[in-house]
Amino acid sequence: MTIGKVGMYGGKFLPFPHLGHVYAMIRASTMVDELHVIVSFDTEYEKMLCEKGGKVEHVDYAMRLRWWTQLTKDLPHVHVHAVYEEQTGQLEDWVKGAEGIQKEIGKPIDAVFSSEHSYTPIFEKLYPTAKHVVIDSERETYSISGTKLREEGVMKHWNMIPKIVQPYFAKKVVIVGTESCGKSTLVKNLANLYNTTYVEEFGRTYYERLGGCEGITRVEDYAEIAFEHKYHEKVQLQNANKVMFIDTEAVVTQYFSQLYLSEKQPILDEIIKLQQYDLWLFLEPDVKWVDDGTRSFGEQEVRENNNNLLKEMLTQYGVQFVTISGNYQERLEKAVHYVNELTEMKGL
Ligand SMILES: NC(=O)c1ccc[n+]([C@@H]2O[C@H](COP(=O)([O-])OP(=O)(O)OC[C@H]3O[C@@H](n4cnc5c(N)ncnc54)[C@H](O)[C@@H]3O)[C@@H](O)[C@H]2O)c1
Repeated sequence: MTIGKVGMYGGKFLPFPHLGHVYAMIRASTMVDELHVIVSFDTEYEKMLCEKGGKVEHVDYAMRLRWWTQLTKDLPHVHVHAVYEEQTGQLEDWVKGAEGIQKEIGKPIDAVFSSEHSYTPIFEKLYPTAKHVVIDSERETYSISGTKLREEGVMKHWNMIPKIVQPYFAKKVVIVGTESCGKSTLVKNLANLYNTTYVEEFGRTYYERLGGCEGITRVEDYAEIAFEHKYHEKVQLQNANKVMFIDTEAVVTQYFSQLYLSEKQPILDEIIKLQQYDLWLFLEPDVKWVDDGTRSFGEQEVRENNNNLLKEMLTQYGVQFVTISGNYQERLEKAVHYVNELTEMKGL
């Protein structure tokens, strides 16, 4: 059914365009020759709404515009715009907002789409040439709203978040520790338990490819290791299910530079400043040392000194971590406890 040539679908889409919005946009896009998606913004008002909801931090309108751009990139007849629309609670806001939207679109609007029957009288006045088309007013397809997301948080409604938006909200848990402290196994176990993605320690792969690391590490290795590790984080984050587990990061890479070359790499310092994780788990080396062929620091005294060095470095870089020790069962239980707290999950 074609309603007209030019359609408009607007909203705050706060904190982000959820699947109900995407559904409405796609339905609307099939009914007009060109559809204009308008991200209406008033940052002060939005911050107040997010604070009131209490569960999701405010997301800049530029980010929402970016998400809409991504969501519509394969629909050449759908155009995305951001329009400032002041919200003081007065009817005058609607009038000014509609003027801004019409100016931005720059041609007569034939159809205005929303999911609110209550908007019909006002839209008839604001857009006299347009028909108001109401899509799924009962939210039957996707039972979600921006208010619910702001009040209940994203974790509870993860499956209402578009795939392209999910990485923004996925929690990043990094697991650090010295050699043979059970990191790689814990990372993989956690990823399987939480049915999500993980990132392996790239430095390890790097030296496995070379056939070893003892006596052959070079200054230039460290930047490459850190960059490739970050690249894998970005890739794996795209498919993370609420949380992603990461084995090692740039402070640990810096620690290895200190151990092998007795120097720090300035580039790693820059990466350390930029990286952001939601939870740091530090594994104490109180499980048996296993020589897997790429490891160098096996004696107990050396292990303890290295452990102290890594802890000191993390503290110097301002990292707040929680320590995990004990046997493998205790380690897993402690890690699950912290991850559940972070992701608001129960029952694992
Ligand atoms: N200027 C003002 O004071 C003012 C106030 C409210 C609305 N408006 C206008 O009304 C339009 C909509 O704004 P809004 O604040 O309602 O935006 P919103 O971000 O809350 O919602 C955007 C649209 O998605 C629909 N929707 C929400 N959940 C849905 C779901 N689960 N399934 C399907 N659809 C769903 C809403 O009904 C709305 O049509 C905008 O064009 C805006 O300019 C203006």
